[in-house]
Amino acid sequence: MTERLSDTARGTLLPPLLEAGWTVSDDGKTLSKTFEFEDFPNAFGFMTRAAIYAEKWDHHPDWTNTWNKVAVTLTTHDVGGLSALDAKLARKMDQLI
Ligand SMILES: C[C@H](O)[C@H](O)[C@H]1CNC2=NC(N)=NC(=O)C2=N1
Repeated sequence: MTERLSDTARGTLLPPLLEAGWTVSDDGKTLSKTFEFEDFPNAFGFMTRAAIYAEKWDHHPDWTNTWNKVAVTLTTHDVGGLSALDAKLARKMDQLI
């Protein structure tokens, strides 16, 4: 069962993501980052690669694509906040650029 991140887990999992350019919403419930690519094909290719993991892990981003930019927001809808899956998918997205 997916659970919301504990304060301890937040203290461990979030700092590296903040370093990598992710931001946490004021209510602490979402992680966001905008990825910028050379052009649309590269942006959409990133989304395609990330979508494979999202589907594999049954954990899907809220995202928009505008030409070469992909604005990503991650949250775990089932728990109404951040879970380890959000940190996992965020780390994976950073590896897929
Ligand atoms: C039934 C539920 O929709 C599924 O377990 C998955 C699908 N993808 C999901 N993605 C995200 N971001 N949060 C969820 O809670 C979630 N739930």
